[in-house]
Amino acid sequence: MKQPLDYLQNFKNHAWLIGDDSQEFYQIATELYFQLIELSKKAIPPKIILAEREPVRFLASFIAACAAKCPVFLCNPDWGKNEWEQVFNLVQPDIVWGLETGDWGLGTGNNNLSAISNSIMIPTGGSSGKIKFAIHTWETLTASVQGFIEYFQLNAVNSFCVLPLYHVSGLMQFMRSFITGGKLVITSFKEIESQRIPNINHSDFCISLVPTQLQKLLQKPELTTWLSQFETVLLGGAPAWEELLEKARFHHIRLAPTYGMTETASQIVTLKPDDFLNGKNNSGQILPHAQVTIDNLTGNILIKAKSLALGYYPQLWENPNNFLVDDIGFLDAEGYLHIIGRSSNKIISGGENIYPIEVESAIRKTNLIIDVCVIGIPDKHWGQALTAIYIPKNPNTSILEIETHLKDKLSKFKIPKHWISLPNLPRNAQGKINHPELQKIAEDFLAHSSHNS
Ligand SMILES: O=C(O)CCC(=O)c1ccccc1C(=O)O
Repeated sequence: MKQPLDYLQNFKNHAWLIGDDSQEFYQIATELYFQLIELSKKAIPPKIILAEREPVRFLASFIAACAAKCPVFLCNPDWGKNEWEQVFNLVQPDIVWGLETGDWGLGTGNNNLSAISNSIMIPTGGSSGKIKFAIHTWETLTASVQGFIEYFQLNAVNSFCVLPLYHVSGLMQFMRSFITGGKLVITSFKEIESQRIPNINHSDFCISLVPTQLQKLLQKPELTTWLSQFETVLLGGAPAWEELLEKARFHHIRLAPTYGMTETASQIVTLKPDDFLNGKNNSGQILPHAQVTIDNLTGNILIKAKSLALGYYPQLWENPNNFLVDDIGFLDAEGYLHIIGRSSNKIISGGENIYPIEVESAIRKTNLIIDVCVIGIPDKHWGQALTAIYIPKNPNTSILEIETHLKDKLSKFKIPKHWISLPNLPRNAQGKINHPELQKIAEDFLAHSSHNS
């Protein structure tokens, strides 16, 4: 397998960063690489916290760390005090790149991960405030890229990145370009929204978006036209809703809804754009580097993949070949994966099983709401009472009106018992709901409302 340093040499005179300085990338990466090699001669390779804000510095530091086989932890510079405390306690880094404050109590030397010298730790689970790091390696990330190019039959991947580089969704866009010798544009979603757009041939590029970003782009005609020029628009990070998919299809967006997670180094199942435009509404087929099976008893999805993480830092998984996920789904006769819902979000109300996704999608289709999330609230009578927390389009819309729309669409037990109207739902930048927070908001609200049934 080609190593990070081999790629770096090939890239010496290659202008692969569009709008950024490829030469600067090369210089920073080599300089840091030699520094790390010197440090590693004295002791075991130092553990690095990487929180650079500037994209070229971030990527050059990342490659230097990988090439010098130093454990590297990708971090969000905007984490709050609470997150940073967790991360510093867990990691006890030797080097911190990108944070201004110096007093972190560095260099404790308890390097408990020396067994996997070239490990790459990618953060996950930030939506509820508790940060975990999935342990990846150059090999697992490369396997993900290999699977991607085989599935899409590409030689070189050109990526247009508006997602954070410390997150698996942004990092893998870089990896696809870096490993295949493709081009990379790095910009921010804000720049795109204000229509400061680089001059490239968009039909050569893949862009990755999360559903809330797609929704924003489809609200503006100029940005919708812009998006329709891309060869592939990968969509992932959170479940998309049917109305959004319909709208994208209507505008001929070459969408590729994906299924994957930090632990699998991004997508392992993807619907190809032609299938999407032909009306398919599922997660697509399995990429060649992965295997997906369904647990007969529970319906849970079971994953084997060459791109699978080895554990959560600092613990390696006992059975690294089998990753059981919280999602429930099935594979159809043609091998397309259909996700039904999250098993931990399953609500049991009056003895009936309810998956929130089905109820949420029916509520979205009424066109009376902007956003919605359905949860279960502990209830003496029902066990769990189905509760919809929603943002109304019009503050005067009554609950009765929404319920009337739902009557012939959903079985009676799937109609929420409680409705809570809020100005905002607690979603993170990826669009994922912070469930513990929402649960608390809903329970507090119902405890204090006099007219709850
Ligand atoms: O959020 C996650 O857990 C993974 C999401 C992810 O990687 C992704 C997010 C948006 C668009 C494309 C992708 C992808 O799988 O490549």
